[in-house]
Amino acid sequence: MTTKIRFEGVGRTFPIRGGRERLTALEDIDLHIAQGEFTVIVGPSGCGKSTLLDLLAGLGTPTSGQVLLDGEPVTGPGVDRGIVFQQYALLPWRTAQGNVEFGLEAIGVPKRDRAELAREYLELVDLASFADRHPHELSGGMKQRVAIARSLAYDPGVLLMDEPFAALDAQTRESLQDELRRIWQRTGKTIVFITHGIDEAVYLGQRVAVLTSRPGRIKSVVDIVLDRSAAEDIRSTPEFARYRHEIWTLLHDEVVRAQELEKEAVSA
Ligand SMILES: Nc1ncnc2c1ncn2[C@@H]1O[C@H](COP(=O)(O)OP(=O)(O)OP(=O)(O)O)[C@@H](O)[C@H]1O
Repeated sequence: MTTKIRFEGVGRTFPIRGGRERLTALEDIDLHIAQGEFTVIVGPSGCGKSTLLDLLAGLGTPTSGQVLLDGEPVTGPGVDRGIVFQQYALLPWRTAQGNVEFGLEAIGVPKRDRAELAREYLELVDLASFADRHPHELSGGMKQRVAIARSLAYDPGVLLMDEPFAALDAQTRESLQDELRRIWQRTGKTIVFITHGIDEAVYLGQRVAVLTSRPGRIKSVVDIVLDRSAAEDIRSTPEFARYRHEIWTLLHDEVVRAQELEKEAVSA
């Protein structure tokens, strides 16, 4: 498989205390992601997960090392990467269809093609019959489906997702997880997905990268191999529980360390 994304010795610091000091958010990140792979990133709060995704999205630049996409350094945002955030970020005055078309307008897709493409992607996320509804008429899960359709409509090779299901109730979250896996299998996108949920990570990921507490480094990368056809409820199988426990154990020490860091920061 060809390598799509490479983090090579990536570090990111931010100026703090009026620029007199710098906070190290990420340190020495080496991570290779293959074309079409589904990678999940987990780590304690504040360990730099969003920072890592921002670097890949081109919304920030590394202070050391480099981020390569198809062998080229990332220098800014681009339509080769779609992003889905926790908040839906839909335009309230536009319908579902209009929101999906919006991204296509921005890249200059002709009007007649926009409508057709938007319909196609609303169908992919099972929302064809809600195309003319406005965001306030849609549930949280539906809004996030529209956001996914919007990001996919301009056909980026890479889909970046920053806790996209965190604000949803458990049932909706599980159905969107299924939907996302189906979309991934159907489209072959390279997906990088951030979550706090260990179950979500094991369920979705082909690989789960666990970060240390700040400064975020790669603590471990766990390959998830599950026979998904073996059980109707894969989450209740012993294999699933084993992966869950493995990742929980990797995270546990880091979460304790992150909490200590937080206490130190508050009392400093
Ligand atoms: N623009 C910025 N300026 C200063 N510090 C920043 C900036 N962006 C992020 N940070 C700091 O960098 C660290 C990593 O932040 P980041 O949001 O990437 O973590 P995270 O793992 O995504 O957190 P969470 O799990 O809580 O969403 C945090 O300490 C954060 O306060």
